[in-house]
Amino acid sequence: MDTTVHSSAPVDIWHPDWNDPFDPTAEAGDEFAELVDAVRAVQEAFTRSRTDPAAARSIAEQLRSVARSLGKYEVGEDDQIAGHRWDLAGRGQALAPPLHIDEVTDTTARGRVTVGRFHAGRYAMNGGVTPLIFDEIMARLANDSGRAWARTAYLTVNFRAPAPLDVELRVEAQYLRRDGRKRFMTGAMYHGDVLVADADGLWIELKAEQTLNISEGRKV
Ligand SMILES: CCCCCCCCCC(=O)SCCNC(=O)CCNC(=O)[C@H](O)C(C)(C)COP(=O)(O)OP(=O)(O)OC[C@H]1O[C@@H](n2cnc3c(N)ncnc32)[C@H](O)[C@@H]1OP(=O)(O)O
Repeated sequence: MDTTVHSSAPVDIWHPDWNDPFDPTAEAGDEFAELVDAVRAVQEAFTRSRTDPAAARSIAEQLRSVARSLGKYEVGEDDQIAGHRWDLAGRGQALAPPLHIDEVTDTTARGRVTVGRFHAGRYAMNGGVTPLIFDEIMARLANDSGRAWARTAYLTVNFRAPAPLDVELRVEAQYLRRDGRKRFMTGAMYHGDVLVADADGLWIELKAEQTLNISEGRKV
């Protein structure tokens, strides 16, 4: 069975003004996209599998070998490609649901996402995955159009209907209003005409001293 359920064409949207020193144009090749697709395929195939002990041991060793191969290319967080490829679904972050953001305007964003069993709860999208999708599209909108960097303060998700697997879902976000440093956003996810989830969230514009790489205690 072909378990590469997440592949689809990259879209031509990336964002250079999110305090991101990474230059995605330098990494615009298809090879990294193929690597992310391969990692996603492993995640999906693993989730769908029921291995016997010998197979589990053997495949674990092969995957450790892959991890050692990738380890030779380890770089700092600002220089890694995963999470910085704005043109790819889920920014090339293999854990992230592969959300394709098709359009971002001053006040709206829309995209689409298809998840497989890797992101499933039971026969439907896992309830923790839905907020990941909303956070991604709503944060992208909150931080778009040259706005100063803002982080999520809260994100409330209402689950209206089970979100099916292996079919494309539409995701929308709207920038409602601004109040000082606060940016209020809403989101909605649809399967066809059925609303499967909606969200409201608050993003707060960071003060200069808050734009730190907190892991390393330095300014980004
Ligand atoms: C390479 C670049 C990539 C960039 C990607 C960025 C997007 C990523 C989106 C994310 O997912 S961020 C990760 C998840 N979020 C966080 O980790 C944020 C953790 N929280 C914080 O860092 C601080 O709480 C935060 C910066 C959000 C706010 O702290 P502040 O000290 O600046 O807020 P302050 O206490 O001054 O409050 C400012 C206003 O917001 C209000 N406020 C703050 N938190 C609130 C809350 N949770 N609910 C409601 N209101 C809130 C607060 O009442 C106040 O309202 P007023 O101005 O009307 O007085």
